[in-house]
Amino acid sequence: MAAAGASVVGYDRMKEVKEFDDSKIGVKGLSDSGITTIPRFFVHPPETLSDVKSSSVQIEIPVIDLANVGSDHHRSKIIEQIRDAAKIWGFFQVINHGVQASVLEDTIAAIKAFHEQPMEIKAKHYLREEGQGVMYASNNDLFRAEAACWHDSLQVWMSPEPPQVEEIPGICRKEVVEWDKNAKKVADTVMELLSLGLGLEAGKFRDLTFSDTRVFVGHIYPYCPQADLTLGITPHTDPGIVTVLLQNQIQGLQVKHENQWVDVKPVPGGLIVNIGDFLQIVSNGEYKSVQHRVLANSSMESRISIVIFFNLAKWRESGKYGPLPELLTPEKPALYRDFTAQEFNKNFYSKGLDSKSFIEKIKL
Ligand SMILES: O=C(O)CCC(=O)C(=O)O
Ligand SMILES: [Fe+2]
Repeated sequence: MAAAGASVVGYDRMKEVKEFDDSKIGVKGLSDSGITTIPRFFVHPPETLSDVKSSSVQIEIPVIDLANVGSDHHRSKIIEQIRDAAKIWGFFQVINHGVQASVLEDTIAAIKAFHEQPMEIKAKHYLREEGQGVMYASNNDLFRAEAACWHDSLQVWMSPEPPQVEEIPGICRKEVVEWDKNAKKVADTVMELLSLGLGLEAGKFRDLTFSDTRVFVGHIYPYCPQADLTLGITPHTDPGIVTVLLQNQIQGLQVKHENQWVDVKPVPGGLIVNIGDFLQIVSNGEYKSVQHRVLANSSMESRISIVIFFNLAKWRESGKYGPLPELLTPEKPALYRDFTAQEFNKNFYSKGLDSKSFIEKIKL
């Protein structure tokens, strides 16, 4: 087996990474070129690769049916299911969420079409400035991570500064805007149910985000000729409140549960929701932000996933944040110290996705 790129003496990793980035071809371009060996900087260290495989356990993340969420009788049952899933798994799928199947299909098809365009067309959008507008690149942490992963992504910062609509690539413009609206509705409902699950006012978590700092990310995981030497996305937790994820039927996502990697089997029409670090902190550890990763894709059909991150928007006047006082009791004291937006953002943007979670740093 090839050694991890980072540790080979005399190998100028940075030079190769930069050449790849400058070429703007992404992993989709590498895959299409017919290579049979992946560049060394994609090879992950043996300790990561030792358990890179489909899960051997037969358990699955909870699937929650949101049909009839408006009726009192069903609602209390659904709140219980969502609360338990968020506490035990930090991940669940929702079905009957009210978004039409054709919208899901059109969104996936549009993102696939973006990534399948000729290199010269995509290259026009290729850049590495996160934080606003539109950014297409391979691996958002390419220069920070220890090893690169086998995916490319189109990021669109939907808010608080909405992109100029013309900035969004024409091939998926309508679908990105439409999906953002639909995913926001689902996230608002889920955040409401999550708030009620902890006995808080319905709008509590939604108000923390104002559903207002949203990043749309359309990933592609093309065929990888050496899928056992790399990953699609390295293990990480998401930083925000909740994430809503739409995927095609090609499997790859895995969730850490009781120290084992569990495959997330695509459910037709389902949407995946997961809890982010910030929600774990404000819920004082009641809800769990759980590690997840994506295996590199060994199937000839590309895996597509579309993620919207619902991040924190509103900071307390003090400029500090931490566990919600409503949730603290003498039996359940604060598990985390307060922190500032600057600390949170600095931690997230200064290192690779694989860096230690912010939660570890502020644990009391
Ligand atoms: O593609 C996936 O299934 C997961 C993507 C992900 O975890 C992320 O973008 O944070
Ligand atoms: Fe993630």
